[in-house]
Formats: sequence, structure tokens, C-alpha cells
Amino acid sequence: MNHGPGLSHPPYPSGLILAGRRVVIVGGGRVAARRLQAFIDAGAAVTVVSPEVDPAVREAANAGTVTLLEREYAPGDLSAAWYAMASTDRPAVNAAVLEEATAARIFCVRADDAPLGTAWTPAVGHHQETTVAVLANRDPERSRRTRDRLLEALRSPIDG
Ligand SMILES: C[C@@]1(CC(=O)O)c2cc3[nH]c(cc4nc(cc5[nH]c(cc(n2)[C@H]1CCC(=O)O)[C@@](C)(CC(=O)O)[C@@H]5CCC(=O)O)C(CC(=O)O)=C4CCC(=O)O)c(CCC(=O)O)c3CC(=O)O
Ligand SMILES: NC(=O)C1=CN([C@@H]2O[C@H](COP(=O)(O)OP(=O)(O)OC[C@H]3O[C@@H](n4cnc5c(N)ncnc54)[C@H](O)[C@@H]3O)[C@@H](O)[C@H]2O)C=CC1
Repeated sequence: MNHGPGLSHPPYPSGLILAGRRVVIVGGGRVAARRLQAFIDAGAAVTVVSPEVDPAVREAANAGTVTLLEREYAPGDLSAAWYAMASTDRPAVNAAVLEEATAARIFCVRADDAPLGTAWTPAVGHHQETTVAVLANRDPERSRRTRDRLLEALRSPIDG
């Protein structure tokens, strides 16, 4: 079985229970904005560290659903986090975030170079009480398509 470039084993899927738990996102640009809502939906206590932010991140900060630190990452920012995401556009910063996370055994997505990270983000969908999460060998277009097909099947009267 091929698990994708850079992976010798498949990822282990897990439904993280993040309600009330600290999640730190370093780099609040487009990728962070796309993934933010799922953390908010999960009830996580999200902190975003980023000197500039996507409008969706700004909106969430204004609404009080995330804590925004408008500055560059500094070592120690992951303190007390359960989960982290390194999503800046600077590889050296992402590497430093991952290093801090790894030292503290905090699972961490590395948005620019997935195999170096310790967690991956699946394509997710919900149908009634069922959650579908798809990882497709580091091919986001395929994971999105597969997720959509699964949701379609769940919505059909036979499978739903
Ligand atoms: C491996 C993974 C790790 C992780 O980041 O967690 C990863 C990695 C990378 N993605 C890259 C690019 C893009 N990814 C998307 C979209 C999605 N990416 C998602 C997941 C994952 N992406 C993880 C597991 C995926 C799996 O195995 O199935 C989805 C499923 C979930 C979500 O993000 O919510 C979501 C689609 C679902 C939805 O839309 O619902 C788009 C499209 C867009 O932005 O619109 C682009 C732009 C280009 C393009 O179109 O390909 C790059 C290159 C960056 C660079 O060029 O530097 C890397 C880096 C690398 O592969 O090393
Ligand atoms: N995994 C995925 O699905 C995808 C990954 N990417 C990769 O993810 C990275 C980010 O992509 P985008 O969100 O599109 O970039 P972006 O340019 O929209 O956002 C980057 C953010 O990082 C912040 N930043 C820069 N230096 C920082 C520092 N020292 N500390 C904290 N924050 C800092 C910037 O202020 C900005 O808000 C890129 O390296 C890109 O290669 C891109 C598209 C999809």
C-alpha cells in the first residue's frame, strides 16, 4: 500500500474531543481561515498568533470566538496546548513551531510540508450524527471529492 510521499505508515484516524481545550494556530492566513471553523465547531479554545490575519480570522477574533495575538510567533506560545497548527508562509517559523510542539508531545499540523508534521487535516463533512473524515494520500482534491461522494451516499434514502 502506498501511503503517500514521505509516509511509511498510514495516518491513524482519531476523533479529537477538543471542547474547552487549547488549540494554537501560528500563522493566521488563508489556510488557517479555512480550518478555523472546524476548531470553533469542536468547542476548542483557539489562540491564533499572527502579525497579519485573513478577514475570517479577524471576524472570529472580533466576535470573541478566538483569541488573537497580533505578533510573530515566540517560543512558549504552545504552552498548555493540546493541538497545534504551523501555517505561516515561512518554513523556518513552521519548523520552529513544530519543534516546540514535538518537544511537548503536542500533535502539530505542518501546512507547508505535511510529512514533517505529526498530524494531518482531513476533508470533513457531517450528515446528521455522522461525521466523515477523509485522508487521501496527500491529495486534497481527491479527499474533497471522496468526502463529497460519501456525503451524497449518506444523504440517499438507501444508505442514510
Ligand atoms: C497533507 C495535508 C496536511 C495538512 O495540512 O493537514 C495537506 C497538505 C498540503 N495541502 C496543500 C495544498 C492545498 N490544500 C488544499 C485543500 C485542502 N487540504 C486539506 C488537507 C491537507 N492538506 C492534509 C491531508 C490531505 C489528504 O491526505 O487528503 C483539506 C482536505 C482539508 C482542509 O484543509 O480543511 C482541504 C480540501 C478539503 C476541502 O476543501 O474541504 C488546497 C485547495 C485550497 O486551498 O482551496 C491547496 C492548494 C493547492 C491545491 O489545490 O493542491 C499543500 C501544498 C502547499 C504549498 O504549495 O506549499 C500541502 C503541503 C504538503 O502536501 O506537504
Ligand atoms: N496544507 C494546506 O492545505 C495548504 C498549505 N499551504 C502552505 O501553507 C502556508 C500558508 O499558506 P497561506 O495561509 O495561503 O498563506 P498566507 O500568506 O495567507 O498566510 C500566512 C500567514 O502567516 C503569518 N506569519 C508570517 N510570519 C509569521 C510569524 N513569524 N509568526 C506568526 N505568523 C506569521 C502571516 O502574517 C500570514 O497571516 C504556505 O507555506 C503554503 O505553502 C498553502 C495552501 C494549502
